[in-house]
This record gives sequence, structure tokens and C-alpha cells, in this order.
Amino acid sequence: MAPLSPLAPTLIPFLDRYLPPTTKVNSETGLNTKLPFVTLTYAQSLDSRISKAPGVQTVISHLETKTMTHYIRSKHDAILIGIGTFLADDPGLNCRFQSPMEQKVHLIRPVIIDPTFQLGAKYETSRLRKTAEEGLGLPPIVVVDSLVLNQNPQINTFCQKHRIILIDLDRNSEARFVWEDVFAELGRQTLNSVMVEGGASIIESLLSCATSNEDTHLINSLIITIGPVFLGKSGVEVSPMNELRLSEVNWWKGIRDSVVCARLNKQDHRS
Ligand SMILES: NC(=O)c1ccc[n+]([C@@H]2O[C@H](COP(=O)([O-])OP(=O)(O)OC[C@H]3O[C@@H](n4cnc5c(N)ncnc54)[C@H](O)[C@@H]3O)[C@@H](O)[C@H]2O)c1
Ligand SMILES: Nc1nc(=O)c(N)c(NC[C@H](O)[C@H](O)[C@H](O)COP(=O)(O)O)[nH]1
Repeated sequence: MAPLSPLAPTLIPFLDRYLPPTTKVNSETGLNTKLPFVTLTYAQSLDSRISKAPGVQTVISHLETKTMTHYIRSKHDAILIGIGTFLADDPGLNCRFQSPMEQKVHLIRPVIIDPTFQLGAKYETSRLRKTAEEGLGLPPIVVVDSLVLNQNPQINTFCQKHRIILIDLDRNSEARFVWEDVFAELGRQTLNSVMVEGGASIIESLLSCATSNEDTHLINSLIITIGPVFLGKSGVEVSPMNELRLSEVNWWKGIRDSVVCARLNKQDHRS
């Protein structure tokens, strides 16, 4: 693993208002809210693509913004990806940013959205498992369709050592989880902040849910790195179902990449 670069100091104030508060309290009721603070973050090309072909890991971020991603990881309880990203990237999903103020590196909990449990035996040889076994990260929580439990014997083996969350798919709408169910369950597992890193299907599903569900925005912050590259028509595009306008928009320009931070609506009812 290549070492990270020092964090650009201007990123700290730039990101601050888009990162989870230390304690998440609902300003109307004064009570802790049930849903975690959700940050959606990814790196895209100038033509809105996150990889050069389906299932192909593609470096878009400069080392400077990769370091930023690990800094953002250090501010969240959980990091969530879809099974497609696990299969394509074999990610470590740990936090490698070490704050000079902290003695230890932050341990972030990986969460994998995997309705049909494709993880299966692939977990055995994964970097994710190795990272957790070496004490450099935490073992994942896998979110699986409730119906799959009795159909896939590999789940029982996995369950002996790992946490699985069972959720019913929304069978009315192309067999997807309802995101509110997923985040509510993660909140119950005391994960108060979740950083969603992708991939394409997860990003599109969350952005589309934001466009169709105006009052119940689940995403508190959007942090997108834009790299100076066109990935072309065979690249994997991310785009919500409908028009989506952003508010509280701020831009940062680094050595090579730019980063845009925003919220999805003016009145975040949970902040
Ligand atoms: N540039 C970046 O920042 C970035 C970040 C992450 C991944 N990637 C790239 O993205 C690609 C992977 O994207 P992808 O779309 O194939 O995989 P993905 O990680 O989005 O996972 C897709 C799977 O997640 C599940 N899923 C997604 N939304 C769901 C929902 N609402 N309910 C239930 N299940 C749901 C389904 O099983 C689906 O097949 C890879 O090439 C990877 O390198 C890029
Ligand atoms: N910020 C960012 N810039 C990129 O250019 C790129 N390809 C990703 N991709 C995100 C995806 O989730 C990867 O799988 C993890 O970034 C790998 O995670 P590790 O470093 O192994 O923990 N993310």
C-alpha cells in the first residue's frame, strides 16, 4: 500500500461543515436522531464516470485527494459499499489517516450491501479479511435480503464470526432495499455516521431516492472529487433518475483535482 501524503491544511476547514457532528442531536426535539449522518462521497471524471468499464477499478483521485478520503473515513463510524465494488476493487476499507492529535488510527466499520450474499467464499481470500485479521481494520457487516438466509448455506458459516443484517427487499421496486430501513438498522447498531463510497449502482440508487423523496433526504452531505480525465462512453456513468439541485455548495481546488461539497436541499430536517 502506497503511503498517503500529508493532508492539505486547507481541506480541514473546507470539509468541516460537511462532516458528521460529534454528537448528533435533533434541534427540534433535543433527542438523538435514529438515522445516522450519511455522507455520500466518490471520485468522478469530467464526463461523470467513476470507472473506465463495469467492474474495473480506475484511479481518478490524485494522492492528495485520496488522503482526503482517508481523512473523511477518520470522521465516520462506518464505510458502506455495494458488493460490486467489493468484487471489482478488493478494497481494504480501513482508515489510514493518522491525526497528529490521536494516539491510534481510527477504526471504521465496513458495511457491504449484498442482498444475494455474493460475498460468499470470496471473503476468505480478500484484503478486507486480511486487513481485519492484522488488526488494521474491522470485520465487515453484510446487509443481506432476509429471504436469502435459508437459501445460502455459506451465510451460516459467515454468521458464526461476523455480523449480518437481514432486511426485506422492497419487492415492488426492482428488488432494492429501502435505504431508510438500511440506515435505521445501522443506527440501531450504534453506527452514528456512515460514509457511502460507491459504487455506481449504490450512488445512483441513493441520489435517485433523494430526487423522488423530497422530505426524507437521507444524505446529509455530498463530497465529490473531480479528476481531470474523460473516461469515455464505455465508462460507468453516475447520474440520478431526475434533476437534482444542490445547496450550500463549496469548491476546493488542489494540485490537480477539484472537490465539491454540498447538501441536497436547503432545509436538512435532521440537522
Ligand atoms: N470512483 C469512485 O469513487 C468509485 C467508488 C466506488 C466504486 N467505484 C467503481 O464502481 C464500480 C462498481 O460499481 P457497481 O455499480 O458495479 O457496484 P456497487 O458497488 O454499486 O454494487 C452493486 C450491487 O449493490 C447492490 N445494491 C445496490 N443498490 C442497492 C439497493 N438499493 N438495494 C439493494 N441492493 C443494492 C446490488 O446487489 C448491486 O448489484 C467498480 O468499477 C468500482 O471500481 C468507483
Ligand atoms: N476516492 C476515490 N478515488 C478513486 O479514484 C477511486 N477509484 C475510488 N474508489 C473507491 C472505492 O471504494 C475503492 O474500492 C476504495 O477506495 C479502495 O479502498 P481501500 O483504499 O482499498 O481501502 N475512490
